Amino acid sequence: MKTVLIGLGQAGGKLTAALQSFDERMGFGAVLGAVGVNTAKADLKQLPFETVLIGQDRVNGHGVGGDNELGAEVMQADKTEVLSALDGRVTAEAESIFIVAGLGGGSGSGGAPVLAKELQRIYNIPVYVLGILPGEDEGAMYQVNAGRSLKTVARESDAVLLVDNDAFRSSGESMSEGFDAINEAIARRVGLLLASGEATEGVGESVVDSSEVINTLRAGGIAALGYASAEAAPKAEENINAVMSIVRRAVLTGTSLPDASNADSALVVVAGKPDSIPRKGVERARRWVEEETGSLQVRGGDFPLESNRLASLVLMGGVERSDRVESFMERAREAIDEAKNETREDPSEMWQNDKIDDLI
Ligand SMILES: Nc1nc2c(ncn2[C@@H]2O[C@H](COP(=O)(O)OP(=O)(O)OP(=O)(O)O)[C@@H](O)[C@H]2O)c(=O)[nH]1
Repeated sequence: MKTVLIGLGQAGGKLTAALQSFDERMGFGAVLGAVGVNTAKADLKQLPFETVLIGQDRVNGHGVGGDNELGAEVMQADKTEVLSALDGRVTAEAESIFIVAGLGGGSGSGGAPVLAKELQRIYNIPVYVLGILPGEDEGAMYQVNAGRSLKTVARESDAVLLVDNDAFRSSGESMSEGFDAINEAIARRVGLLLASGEATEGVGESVVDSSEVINTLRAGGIAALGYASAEAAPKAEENINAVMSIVRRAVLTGTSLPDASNADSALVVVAGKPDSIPRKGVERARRWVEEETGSLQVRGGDFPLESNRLASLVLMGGVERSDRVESFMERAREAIDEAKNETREDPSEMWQNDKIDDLI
């Protein structure tokens, strides 16, 4: 799926750079172009693509300090500059636009819903958000920001592909120590998904097409992406169990959003050398995903790739009723209550909202 990426905020910019670099290293050509947008000048300097500094008149290039209402306001005020940077990048070839943002901060979290709404109005290709949920141990402000932003981007975009920082964290590492590794892991998964519809070798009926990614996300709302890989035996019939096992692992332990396997739709992609992918295995795994997700709309297909391994990607659409999303929204609501209690002793402007309101 040929895509233009827009990295908003610090996390969005870094993850976009990782995605673009993965696509280039693998020679996929699914990423057509990338733009970075932020209120903090210093964060933009490190990005290897065109950047747009917004909100200069309000924060003078120093970031919005986690205030996502301000993040939304400055995006609204400066959206024309962001849109002109995209002009010429969103060509006729583009099949989707991905806004990439950390939902816990201020610039990305506030800017994403505003920009998604604007892009939806202008372009007639899907506008997706690749949103990063804050880890459980990040402070109340991050949880509240993410709750409000998530609720709003889910409405304003075609779908939100959600990744939970906690799902990628290695034990013993602090969140910030692990960011580069986390970004690499996310870039691999999302990069393979984008490239899976781009395959040109061995094109046949079973090869997955970009339209299947779009159809899986068509129901809107929140989506999650699972991934797992294993060593491949040379012959397809020797890999039936391996395919079942990597598809199971992708859903049960390798997902971007743990405990989110209740889905409206799903796409099972098996990547590897065409001769090593067993039809029977893919079909069996597809049926298992139907049972596991409770969805009757489970598509399946191959992604021909020169590799001695087999990898599975499972894209699940409409996972918002899953335990994980429920528990995150509960965490955001609790953070708001805690903040309200604190506010009684120490009134602070930061916590004016008494429930998870829409951001815009
Ligand atoms: N996966 C990942 N998450 C990150 C990274 N950097 C920050 N985060 C997460 O993103 C959230 C903070 O968002 P940032 O992108 O730093 O904030 P911002 O959008 O730049 O907004 P302000 O700093 O408030 O102007 C937190 O939940 C962090 O855990 C990163 O490189 N990778």
